[in-house]
Amino acid sequence: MSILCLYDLCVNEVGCNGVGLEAFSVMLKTDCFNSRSTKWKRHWERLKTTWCRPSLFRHLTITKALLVAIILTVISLIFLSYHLMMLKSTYRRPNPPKPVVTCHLNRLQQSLFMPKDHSSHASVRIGRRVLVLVESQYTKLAKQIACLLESSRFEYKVENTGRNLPMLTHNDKGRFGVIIFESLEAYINMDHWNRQLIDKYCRDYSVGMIIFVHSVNEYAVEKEKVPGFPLVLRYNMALKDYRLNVFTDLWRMTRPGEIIGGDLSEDNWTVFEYNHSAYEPLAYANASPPPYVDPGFVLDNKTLVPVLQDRGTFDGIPRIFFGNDLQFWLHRLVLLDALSYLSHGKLSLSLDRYIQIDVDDIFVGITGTRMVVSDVEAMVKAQERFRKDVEGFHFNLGFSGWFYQHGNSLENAGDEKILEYKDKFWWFGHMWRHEQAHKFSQEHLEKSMLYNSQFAKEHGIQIQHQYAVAPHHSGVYPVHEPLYESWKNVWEIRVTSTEEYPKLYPSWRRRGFIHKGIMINIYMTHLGNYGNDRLALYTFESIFKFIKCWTNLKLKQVPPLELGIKYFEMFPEEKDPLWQDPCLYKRHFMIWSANKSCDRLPKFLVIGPQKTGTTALYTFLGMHPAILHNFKSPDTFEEVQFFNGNNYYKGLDWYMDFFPMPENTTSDFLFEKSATYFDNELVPRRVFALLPKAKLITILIHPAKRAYSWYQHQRAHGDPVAMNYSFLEIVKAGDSAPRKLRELRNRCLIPGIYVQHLSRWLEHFPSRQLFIVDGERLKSKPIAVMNNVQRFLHIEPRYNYSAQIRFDQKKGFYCQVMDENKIKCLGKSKGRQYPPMEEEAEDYLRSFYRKHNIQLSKFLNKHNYRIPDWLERELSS
Ligand SMILES: Nc1ncnc2c1ncn2[C@@H]1O[C@H](COP(=O)(O)OS(=O)(=O)O)[C@@H](OP(=O)(O)O)[C@H]1O
Repeated sequence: MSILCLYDLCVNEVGCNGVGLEAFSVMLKTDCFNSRSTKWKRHWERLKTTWCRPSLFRHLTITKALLVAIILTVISLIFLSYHLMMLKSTYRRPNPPKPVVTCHLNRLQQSLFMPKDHSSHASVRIGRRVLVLVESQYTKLAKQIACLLESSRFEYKVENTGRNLPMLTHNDKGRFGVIIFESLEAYINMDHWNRQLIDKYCRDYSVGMIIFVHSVNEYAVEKEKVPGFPLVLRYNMALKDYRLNVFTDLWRMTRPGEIIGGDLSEDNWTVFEYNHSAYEPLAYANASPPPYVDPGFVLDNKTLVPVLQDRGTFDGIPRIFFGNDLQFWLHRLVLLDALSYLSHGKLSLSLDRYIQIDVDDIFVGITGTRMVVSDVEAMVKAQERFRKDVEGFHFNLGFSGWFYQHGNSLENAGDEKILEYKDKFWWFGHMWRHEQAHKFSQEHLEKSMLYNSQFAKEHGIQIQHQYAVAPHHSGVYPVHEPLYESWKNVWEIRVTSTEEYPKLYPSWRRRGFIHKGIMINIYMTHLGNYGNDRLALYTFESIFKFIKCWTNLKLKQVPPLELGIKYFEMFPEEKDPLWQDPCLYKRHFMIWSANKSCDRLPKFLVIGPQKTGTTALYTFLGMHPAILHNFKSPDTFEEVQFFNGNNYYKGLDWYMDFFPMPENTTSDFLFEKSATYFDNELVPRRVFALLPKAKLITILIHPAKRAYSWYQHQRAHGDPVAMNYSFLEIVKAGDSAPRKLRELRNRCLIPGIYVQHLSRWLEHFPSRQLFIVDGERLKSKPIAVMNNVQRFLHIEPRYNYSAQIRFDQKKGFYCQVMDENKIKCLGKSKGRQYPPMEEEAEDYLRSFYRKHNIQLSKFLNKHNYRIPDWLERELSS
């Protein structure tokens, strides 16, 4: 009431300004003060005489006017939004679009064109990889080719035609199943040596070429002969009525027999004319008048050939020429069949395709966008139609029960309708209130899921596929461990999906992974496209029809759990996750718990190898006030050993828990050392994915000494093989030796092939991020080494090690100065006492490592590293 009175008072002030004071006074009295005491009336009179003085009028009028305007605006906004809502709920949407794709061939005619099987014995000699030779990696076509190969999960290598060719063979096997040339010009103009090499490779290993032919830019050049081939190119053609040649053996995934009627979108097609029996058309088209024609232009009414096959009878190399790029959609299908055909089936994809359509967020959504009864009925009918193309098809519905009956009356009826038809669909659990998982504790998440479970029970919804989806994909990737635990505890979830791994874009690079026994797949759409505009129904129906007309693909559906299992059977290489720093990608950061911080990740790593002095370096680094090391792991000799072995599967949270939160995130340096990282094949890629900016430090000593120290280490730990065999017996063990002995030999010798491991690290990291410590100098001149390490790490101010490290006669090594009278050396497992290496073993190892050491010195020179003293001595002896 008091607020109302104040408003009235303000209105009265406007009145004071001469717009009818009397009328407003009356209103005020009636509305606000009528029932009040005379005390109030007297007060009012006083106010009126003071406030309505002419000098005050001008000043107060603006304030009053503003207030009135605000009040009126608020009232009209409320009024408008109410009416808009009402309008929206009664608004009839225009009729949704109907798919227009229609096949020209009936089922019987279609059955005449059965998919060809390209597999033959020739595929045994080639790899499942494609070599793509381009003039530049950045052209549109080069990217389109890469995108198609990546989405098909074909391995490929892109090389510039100007450069040397990569190794084409390995162990008498061709490494590449098909060679793609991004342009005919690049092939024809290749330098003589490379051209000979590639042609010979194709003949020797029965490998085919795919060549794209581009029209020349000058319109004056209409025709051109291909040098060395009985082939003529006609440039810059406009085409219409594109159709495939039904009488070739190429069509596997592509179904011929249809026609793309009318003009094709581009007018720069190249068509092929030939005079040799090696050639066979793969597609036909007719000429269409170009947009600008000269007077006297006569349209060629011959049948033209925009895709041509060279069966290889001309010069022994099968080829397929494309007269346009992959912008034309049908060429993508043709390219996949060309890959299959030319690789003798090595690069073929299965014709069985599994589909799952999740309709996420059932019952969720703001009023006006939710499903009404007719939407639900349309969905049921669409599902029945889809079953004609996809055996046993079901929409997979994810629900958040709290939102049930939270729409307007029509939408609430829609909610009821869905439940009436509940048994027609598959269902999966979502969050009760559509919560973003990363914001909540396990306790909250479990409660939310239990509410949803309860809702399902009360409404008879069957949830049986051990599948769930997280709202906004939150918590799936980047991983929020409580979500995974809650899923397992409440729903026994074993499979989920996200489009965030490894990143949202580009979409063709999205992949799955397995974490803590839950399989993560990729597919997902949203309710809005069913409830509101029905775009999804239209899209999927069009896709299904299109697939039926133009391909031999068989669409199938299996329950989500089965699909998850199938997915990882098809792509086993995807099982292992590749953790990335969530702070490096905005979208990931948004769906990562606010309690976590990327400042708890190391800025540098000491990567090993084992027995080179890594513990001494770790200890000296830890003395620096600005350097913080990991908490020691009780399980793996104090090292974290995250990037190798099974710890990696424990996830990012597990790793970050090994680090303290730095007090100053810019000047403090977190680090860890795990000597096992250096020679593990998986580690460089994993480290780069998570810590692309990290600096790396490795230590190299003579590999023979390293091997011997490692052998002594194994003996000290009671390794039974090391206890039973001498060092010489181990290093000289042949391939017929017992398996355990061979395994120990490998673990002993392989880390010392330094060049192999360093090359792997530099495949991922730039050399400026890797520092190589000479391990002999670390022993003899640790103060100088530590100064260099500080310089490499850019740590300021420098720590003065000269007063902090001192040589200890008894230990025979440098140790940490604790105070004037006390020093602390490394434990007895570092700097062990053992007899010198036998001369025979030393000679054997020096010759074993010789060629690797030569390569190492070349590698170090190439990357501008200093050659360690021990290597220089070794190579000059
Ligand atoms: N200051 C200092 N104190 C003690 N030991 C030192 C030092 N500097 C280098 N070294 C050499 O380090 C060798 C052990 O290497 P690592 O620490 O890398 O071993 S491990 O892989 O972590 O087990 C160890 O090997 P062994 O002599 O065979 O025991 C030492 O030679």
